[in-house]
Amino acid sequence: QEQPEIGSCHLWTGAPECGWEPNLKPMEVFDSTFYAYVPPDVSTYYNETDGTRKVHTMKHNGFFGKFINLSPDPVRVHWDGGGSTGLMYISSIPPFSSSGTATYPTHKFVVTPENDSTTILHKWTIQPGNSLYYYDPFYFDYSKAQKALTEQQLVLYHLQWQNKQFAEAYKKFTGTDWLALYGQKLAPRFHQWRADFIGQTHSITTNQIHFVEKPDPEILQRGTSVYGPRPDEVANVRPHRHKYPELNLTLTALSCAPRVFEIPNFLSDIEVAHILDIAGAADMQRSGVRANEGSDVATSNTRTSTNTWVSRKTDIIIDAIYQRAAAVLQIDESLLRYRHKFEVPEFTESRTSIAEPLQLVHYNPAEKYDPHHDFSMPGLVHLQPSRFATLLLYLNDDMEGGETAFPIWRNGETAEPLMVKPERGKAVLFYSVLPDGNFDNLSLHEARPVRKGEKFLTNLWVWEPLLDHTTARHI
Ligand SMILES: O=C(O)CCC(=O)C(=O)O
Ligand SMILES: [Fe+2]
Repeated sequence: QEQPEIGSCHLWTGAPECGWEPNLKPMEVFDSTFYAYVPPDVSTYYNETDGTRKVHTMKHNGFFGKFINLSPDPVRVHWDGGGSTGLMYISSIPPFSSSGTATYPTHKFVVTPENDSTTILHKWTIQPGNSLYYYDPFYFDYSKAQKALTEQQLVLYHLQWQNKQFAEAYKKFTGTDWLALYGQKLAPRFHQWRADFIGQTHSITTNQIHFVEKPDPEILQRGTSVYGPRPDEVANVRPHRHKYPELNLTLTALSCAPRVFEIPNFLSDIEVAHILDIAGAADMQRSGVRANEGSDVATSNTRTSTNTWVSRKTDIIIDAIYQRAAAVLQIDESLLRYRHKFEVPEFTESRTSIAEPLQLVHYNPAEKYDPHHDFSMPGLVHLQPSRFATLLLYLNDDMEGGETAFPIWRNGETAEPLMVKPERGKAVLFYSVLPDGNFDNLSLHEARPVRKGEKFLTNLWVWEPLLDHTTARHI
């Protein structure tokens, strides 16, 4: 198959035209063709012939549990710890919507009405190999639902009903649970780097050259806005950057499923020091977690770090980091800020960004983030916005522990997690979305507890298809 030129498919127009995802296979469903991602034989991850290797069963048995509420009333999901632990609130689910969390076989959950946590409507026990859990007060009896629901409610009921049927066909075809929403959730529009085999590399050249000395903060902050920095201000700080005209970066695949890449030398020492200065000056708050797009950020003992947020418009160095990240992702940098209408006419919402502010995270000894996914369940809105890619930027390496682990990577060599060691200036890129638009359960990852010293890390999250105005953060 012919490889398209880099950049020529940076906005996803569908796999058949782009011709760059050989594992998207036509699946006939609801009288149309859906291109479903079918994982290849694991031997190909090692450049070996099919059948040479077997998929290892991982020691870690956690995975994503998706909870779907098919009732016209909002409900709550609680984890049932049993005995003295009792019920622990997980999430609220609006009518005909869903939420989810990383979970384990044998875990028990209960569903209650939103405003009455003592009436148990339904119970689930998590089964190995099944991510999908439904609460349907009509027991999938369509005629019952028809009688009880308004016309508008029935449209949403039908949407989830159809999604369930799609999920069954998808699982048969691919062997994977469908975690997204058929028909609403578009396939990724953005470039995704191929990870055909472990060790595969990709080279990137960017004009976002490293800063090698720190400019005067006053000059650094001058002229930046939500529309990016002014060209004359960027030219002013050019003497503080390396002399070479371009920066070359290399992505190396650490894992094929999920797709994980490391990018050494993404940040210069000065850039790392600059982010740490900002972190030192910032008021770090206890980190939060969330179960679905609409839910409030809650604190949880599964995530014990503190963090703060830094927007792209802070100064020219932070802006350069975003532009370099855009180059690494092969996404137009203007999508990572507000943009003028002429810049990317396909995206009509110009006052939105598909990137979140940088999240600076600090871990003290024993602090960690247990296995989780970076995607959450989108609400029932057009285009189904969701997190697409995560870029982790490591700011130090003088700690023990603190690795980023991928405990259920699909591989043919070990039952142990893929462990990524923090290295100052290194970036790690991974995708939360598969090439067919499904969420990637295998993108489960954790921050291992810091054993000694402290750890500083930055998350840069990029969404797809586009943050719409109902979910966009102010930048
Ligand atoms: O600290 C790490 O290594 C990963 C952090 C992470 O996964 C997150 O904050 O979502
Ligand atoms: Fe994460």
